[in-house]
Amino acid sequence: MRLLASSPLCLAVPGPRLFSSFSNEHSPASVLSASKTVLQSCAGCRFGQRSHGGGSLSIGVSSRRTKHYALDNCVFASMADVSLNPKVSEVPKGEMWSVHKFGGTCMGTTSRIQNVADIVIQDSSERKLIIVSAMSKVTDMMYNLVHKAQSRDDSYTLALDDVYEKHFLTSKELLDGDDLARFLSQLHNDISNLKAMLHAIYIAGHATESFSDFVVGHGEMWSAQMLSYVINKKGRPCTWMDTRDVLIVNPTSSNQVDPDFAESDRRLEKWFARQPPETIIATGFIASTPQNIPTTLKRDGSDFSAAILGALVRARQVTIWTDVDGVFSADPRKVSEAVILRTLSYQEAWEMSYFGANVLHPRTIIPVMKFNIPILIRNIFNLSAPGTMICQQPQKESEESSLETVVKAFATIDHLALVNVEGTGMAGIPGTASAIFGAVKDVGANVIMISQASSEHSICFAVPEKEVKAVSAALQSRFRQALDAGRLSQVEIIHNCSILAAVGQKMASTPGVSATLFDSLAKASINVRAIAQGCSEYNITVVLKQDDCIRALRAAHSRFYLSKTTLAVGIIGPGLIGGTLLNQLRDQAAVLKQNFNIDLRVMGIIGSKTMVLSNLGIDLMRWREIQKESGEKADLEKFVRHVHENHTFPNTVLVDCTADSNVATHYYDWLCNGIHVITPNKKANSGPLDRYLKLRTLQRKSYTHYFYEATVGAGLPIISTLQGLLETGDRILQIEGIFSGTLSYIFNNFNGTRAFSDVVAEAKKAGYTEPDPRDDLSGSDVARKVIILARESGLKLELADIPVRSLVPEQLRACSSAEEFMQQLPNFDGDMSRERNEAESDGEVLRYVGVVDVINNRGVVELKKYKKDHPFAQLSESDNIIAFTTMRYKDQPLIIRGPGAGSEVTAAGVFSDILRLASYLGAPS
Ligand SMILES: NC(=O)C1=CN([C@@H]2O[C@H](COP(=O)(O)OP(=O)(O)OC[C@H]3O[C@@H](n4cnc5c(N)ncnc54)[C@H](O)[C@@H]3O)[C@@H](O)[C@H]2O)C=CC1
Ligand SMILES: N[C@@H](CC=O)C(=O)O
Ligand code: NA
Repeated sequence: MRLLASSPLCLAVPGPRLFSSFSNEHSPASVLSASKTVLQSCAGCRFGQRSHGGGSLSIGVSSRRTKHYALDNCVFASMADVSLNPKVSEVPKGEMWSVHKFGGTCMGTTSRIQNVADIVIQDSSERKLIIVSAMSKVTDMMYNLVHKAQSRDDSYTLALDDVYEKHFLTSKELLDGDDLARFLSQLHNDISNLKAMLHAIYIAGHATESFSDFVVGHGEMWSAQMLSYVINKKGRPCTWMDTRDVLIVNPTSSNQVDPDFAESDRRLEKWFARQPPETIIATGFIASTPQNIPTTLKRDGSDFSAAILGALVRARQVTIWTDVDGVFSADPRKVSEAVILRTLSYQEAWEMSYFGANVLHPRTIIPVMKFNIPILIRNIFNLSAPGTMICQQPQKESEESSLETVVKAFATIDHLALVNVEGTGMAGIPGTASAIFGAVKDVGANVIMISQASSEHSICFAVPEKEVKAVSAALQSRFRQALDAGRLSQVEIIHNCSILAAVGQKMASTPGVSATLFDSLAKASINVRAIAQGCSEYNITVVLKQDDCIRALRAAHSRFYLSKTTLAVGIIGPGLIGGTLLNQLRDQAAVLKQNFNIDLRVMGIIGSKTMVLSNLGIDLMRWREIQKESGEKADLEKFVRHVHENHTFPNTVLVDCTADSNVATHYYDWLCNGIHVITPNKKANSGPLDRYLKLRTLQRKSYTHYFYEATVGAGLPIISTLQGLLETGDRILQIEGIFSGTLSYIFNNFNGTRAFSDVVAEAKKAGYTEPDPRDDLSGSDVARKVIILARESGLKLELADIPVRSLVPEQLRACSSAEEFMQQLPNFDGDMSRERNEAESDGEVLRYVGVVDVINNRGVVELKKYKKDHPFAQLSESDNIIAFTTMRYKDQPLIIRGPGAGSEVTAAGVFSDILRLASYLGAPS
């Protein structure tokens, strides 16, 4: 043992551990000299700080009253006893205390420190205990010093200069006069002590944890002192507390510490014997062991300091100041619509932090929870935000029971693997679970969730992906015999999994929560691999594919919060119908959002040449201008990828408003990928039968929807009526009607007063015709509708099976464009006039009709003559009329009549399919 003459207060024993990693090249003499330097430097640093910051310092104590601060085997005499009045006074406790904790960001600059001082002063509580972290980045800088020194990187001296510079400059800006002089003298002293200590570490090539903790803790000491001076300068008496004198903790095995409340309480009482003023600035993060060895509270240490001190003084409230508005309902980087939670119960906060949400560390909650002290999380940069209160389940909320208050938040953990141990030999055999988890424990893996069905044939659990290899090997080896004998069938590893957890204390007592959660996942086409829910029911944990995780998070979040149903919409073909639909969406969006909780966002519009994409939703007031100004080259694959993946919505719908068969060929893949499809385009349902059947089979077995109401009768409810009849058990006998708005208009208006071609031109102008009117006149549009209804009714017909009477003159069938056809059509007006006149002379009218004859398994499209009093003769404009003859509607057919073409009614038919989808996805009906 060496007694250091330079300081009567410091006793030091250089121990073997400190220098144990010295290499042979160091002579014993250099070791000794290094240890001496460390010890001398320590003599000043610890006690010097105290004398400057804490006030009285008695020197020359008797050995009986000298305590020891030991840094491993290096023992330092403590100032604790000598500086305190031996008379122990009662610590005032209770409601009068308000505790605030300011993190490093809050203490980041001079203006922020001033701001912190103002917040402290504005708090009108009788007593204030303020816990501060080191200035931002300082803790890292301090760790870096130790790291450099022990790696024998001599740039630690430059790094130490940076530390000095940062505090020197900050204090110069904040303080003046005696305060500045005192602080700088202290700083100078500390830095030279640190320099000596780091030098010793450099020589030793090793720093023990205590040394490291001791070095690092200086950041908090300086920030606490500076803030204390600033508050004093503003006229509020204030002192600072070195929490190593008060907070006593026992390190545990898992890089954590357990507070010793009884001893801390005793030390706090001693500390209060100083009769400090009402405002105390305490160092966060640092503490001592019962042997007075400096230590830290490890991760999130300052929050923990605040919680322990808050509990020790039984504070009214602990406010944690940070740089976010509070605790979000989900990670806002993943869910842009995440909301700030006003309240969380202790247990909910606990669960959230376990799942990696940026809340408090669970251990931070324990001390305050014991005394029912609320923790308020507030944003120092946004004082208008009320923050999140973590407290016992608030009274007000327990009265409400909406799903939003029941499920508070969602969290995720990525990079997991699921281990499934399966076999008939597990059931009813006690000890299987113990053997499995014993093997897992032996390799030190962390089990994140466990699930076992009551049949006991399998146990599955999630572990971090990086640990699964070892787990798998351990299980294979542990159960080799059982696997060989077939008692266990497999140890299966499912890689790339994530956990999604729904957190909420009241889930336990509210029916329907898990149903809603799983429904939202099913509707977003998310496959759930495993489920766990403890009987405390603070969280429901779902394991799913990592690729699905963000979508799952969004689907669940949007189901429980605010916009109940959010839908990303991609519009393909912004022509007449697509364009009208976009305008209708524009006009109705706000109402849907406000009154129906449906948030429709058009994330992309693609035409045949250009497309526009948006991450937040295209401004529908200006979609045409945007398309013109910033449209990029159309690329359907890129478009689909963007609309489906590049945004924050869980559900995607593509609305095909083209008449293109090629676009229709993609529906199957889109549906397979969980993209809903809505269309007025008849090409898919009237295309090749095998493709149609494949599509419908897929539609029926998935939760992804395919709606096509506007393919027949435009906005008239034809498809849904037919489906309703079939689903309720009716049998269709025949569907007969006028299915073409164009041909209806033409024959309603072709009354001898104008030429046939003029009436066709009028129908085109009115927006009734297909992009190419020959599709109407040829009867192929009607034939497609007949096929669609026939297939819906169960007939397996191809388009070619339908005999069609075409009204396109033979000579014009080969015209290269619709325009050329329209130009030439007047040349053939005579033919149609003759036919019309013949009917007229018989007292009849011409009507273009389609028939689905279910009984005879056929369809027909023909131009027929009807008596003038026949219902088909009574139509006007673009009216469709469709008569369903069924077993239930046998004598009197069910008739639907109304406009069967035109932009507004057709777009509205498509729009109502979108709303039907929203309601299937959970929007209120
Ligand atoms: N007009 C009506 O009353 C009714 C129309 N429909 C159907 O609505 C659909 C649209 O009809 P309209 O709007 O009248 O036609 P339109 O010709 O005005 O619009 C179609 C749009 O799709 C675009 N387009 C074509 N191929 C494309 C591709 N591969 N990718 C992206 N864009 C493409 C075109 O450039 C055009 O802008 C058709 O399938 C039609 O049968 C259904 C019921 C009634
Ligand atoms: N061109 C069609 C439009 C609706 O499908 C028609 O005229 O009916
Ligand atoms: Na319809």
